[in-house]
Amino acid sequence: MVELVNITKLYHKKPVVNDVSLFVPRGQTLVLLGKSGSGKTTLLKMINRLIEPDKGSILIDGENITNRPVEELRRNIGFVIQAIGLFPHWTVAQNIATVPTLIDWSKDKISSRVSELLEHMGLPLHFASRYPHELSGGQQQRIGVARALAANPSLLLMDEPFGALDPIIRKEIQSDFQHLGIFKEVTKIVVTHDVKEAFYLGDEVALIDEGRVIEKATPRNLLFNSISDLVRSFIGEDAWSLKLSEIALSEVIAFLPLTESYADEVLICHTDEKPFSRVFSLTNSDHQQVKIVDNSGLVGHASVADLKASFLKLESQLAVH
Ligand SMILES: Nc1ncnc2c1ncn2[C@@H]1O[C@H](COP(=O)(O)OP(=O)(O)OP(=O)(O)O)[C@@H](O)[C@H]1O
Repeated sequence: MVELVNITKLYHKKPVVNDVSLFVPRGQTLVLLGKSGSGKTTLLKMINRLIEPDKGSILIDGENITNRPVEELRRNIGFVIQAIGLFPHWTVAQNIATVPTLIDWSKDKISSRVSELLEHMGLPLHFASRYPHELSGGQQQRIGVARALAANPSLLLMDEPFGALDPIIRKEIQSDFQHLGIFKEVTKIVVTHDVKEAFYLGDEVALIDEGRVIEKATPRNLLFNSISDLVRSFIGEDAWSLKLSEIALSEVIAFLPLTESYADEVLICHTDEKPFSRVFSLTNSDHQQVKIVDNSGLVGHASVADLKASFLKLESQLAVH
């Protein structure tokens, strides 16, 4: 776990990070979201002491990081940046092995860790002997992540990690990041200015503005129940699609009048279906009615108009709690 307590950083006597306190439980992902210049990178770099704060303290697993030798601290923190920063004259294997080599792992242990990470990242084992320029941008970024994870750090810091990738590869890597077991145990702090990426990756999202934390909450609470106008304006036009992707049909059912089957056009929807977007897109189609099923069979039928109305009821209910 990571804890920042009243962290302030001044440049030219002005705070660029201003009295920030944050807590990230072990294995969770906190996303720092904010526009350019809001202080996200400065905040991130204070956690691995690339920048030293002027006030406050940072604890990792309960220990103040200033009590640890800086090189030792950094070896235990994976760091991934947008520019990737692979060493061009080193092979993929040598790149991944950077920290394990520094801390004197045996050749066998390093080689099996390299193979294991390539496999985890969905890359063929023969990539080990390739050089970075022989890989695509997405493959290079996967190697960058593998390198950051090589020595089993308890913390992974990522600064706009997927920002340079084209949208399809970016989605693929974001999805891996969400689902690959290798990320589960690691505490992750991710910087981005991309609202959708923040809500997709974060267990919690902290909106940073002018060096301060405006609000930190789960994506669901920020979307449906934010206390801040700034959060709402930052989410802006993405709010609707993000809300739809947070909700499962099973949650809407409480507000949904079920009917007998009456229409020809029936589409089957499962109650676990999430995001709700596919169901909701029906409101713009020729479908009049959906057939709703769960794991034990038929739940009932509902009109598409009622589906829309019940989603809106759920939305207003979530907003008041
Ligand atoms: N070494 C420095 N000296 C003076 N000012 C700095 C220094 N580093 C950063 N700043 C200023 O601190 C503020 C925060 O910068 P920071 O890089 O943390 O923002 P950011 O939110 O990560 O932005 P971006 O998304 O563009 O990377 C900016 O106004 C920047 O100009």
